Amino acid sequence: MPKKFKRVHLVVMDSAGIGYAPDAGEFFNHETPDIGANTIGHISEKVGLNVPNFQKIGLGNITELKTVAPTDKPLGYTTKLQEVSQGKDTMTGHWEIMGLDITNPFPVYPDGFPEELLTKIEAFSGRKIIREANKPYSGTEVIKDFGERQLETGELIIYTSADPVLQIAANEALIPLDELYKICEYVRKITDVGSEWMLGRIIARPFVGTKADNFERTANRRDYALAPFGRTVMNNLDDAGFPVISVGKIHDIYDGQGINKDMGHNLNDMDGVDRMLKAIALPDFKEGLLFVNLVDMDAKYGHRRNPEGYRDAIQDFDGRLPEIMATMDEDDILMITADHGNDPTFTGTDHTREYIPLVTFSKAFTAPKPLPVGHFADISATIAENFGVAKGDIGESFLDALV
Ligand SMILES: O=P(O)(O)O[C@H]1O[C@H](CO)[C@@H](O)[C@H]1O
Ligand SMILES: [Mn+2]
Ligand SMILES: [Mn+2]
Repeated sequence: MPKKFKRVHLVVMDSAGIGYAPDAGEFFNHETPDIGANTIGHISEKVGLNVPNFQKIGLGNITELKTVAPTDKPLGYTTKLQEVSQGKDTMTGHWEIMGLDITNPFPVYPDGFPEELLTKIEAFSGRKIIREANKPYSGTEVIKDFGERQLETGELIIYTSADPVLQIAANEALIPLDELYKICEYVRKITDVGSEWMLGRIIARPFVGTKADNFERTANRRDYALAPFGRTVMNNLDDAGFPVISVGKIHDIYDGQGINKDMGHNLNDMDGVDRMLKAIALPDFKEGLLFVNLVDMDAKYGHRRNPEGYRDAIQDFDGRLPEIMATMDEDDILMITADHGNDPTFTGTDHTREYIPLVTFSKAFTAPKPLPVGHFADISATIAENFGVAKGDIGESFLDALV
């Protein structure tokens, strides 16, 4: 069968959930279960969301949104998808989208990292670690609280969150990026699968500034994830010789597995869209997968519980949709989705267990309409069927419905 779509452009708006999932009661923000969370819904309801392009494609057909009306003649197929994996972090969400079922959640460290691990990092780096920061912390608060001490003593700021992450904050003026990345790579090595303290992700969190009120994190963040626990549809596409192109954090999240071209890290979400447009225009990208992550919505606004900032970030992306759609070929498909929720109006500062939206667009669509509710991995099952490669461990293709 000929390929239905020559190219798939898949965009993850990091954390843009669309309503709490049926199992939200099993996931928490501090003591509060995630029941009631709705990232896009609450942004629309509480601070207004003006997204004319998303509206025309059919975002308002997925669920009731106060400021995004449903449309009778949507330009695209839309639905929402449920997660089956036991986790609401970025890696779990992305890996499941590509066909994996993560049944054992990655270990988290609500009381901070064990002394033995910290001592090893100190021995490798030759730097002390600030023990008071070693707990779940907001990344902007932790540098406010300990950034000045770091400038005086040269100590490392190591902290975690509700997610399976070990984050190292370091002032670029004091601890050069190279040094920070080397420390992260070392921590990655000693916390790999099978080690005593398996860690989902090590994150380098460089920042600049001279005192508590002017510290600012930079775009030199790097994520060192574990390799996916199994083969994803990206591996299958790569093995079959299709281009698999990544933009932004995607390469880090899959540890490069199944990716054969990387467009680099984003300076911000709009820079991510620029990189995406550059990739769409690559002369040798004739068929295959382009996979983009836009992380600002999550990192800059969701975790910071900043609904206005989050709204503006979605609106900015909405403003770029006409450009993206115009650049697409006749037989390309655009799929826009998320990896978990992070309701900026919810209690706490962590992700929220939510459905993710799926908004699709192709010039080739003849009868777009809402689709039945599905699961995260249906995205990769559809992509796999389209290109005639094996799907992942889970997922049901909805390719037939796209006419
Ligand atoms: O508070 P910051 O440093 O932004 O950390 C956030 O970013 C991490 C990775 O996405 C999450 O685990 C969350 O804690
Ligand atoms: Mn995420
Ligand atoms: Mn996050």
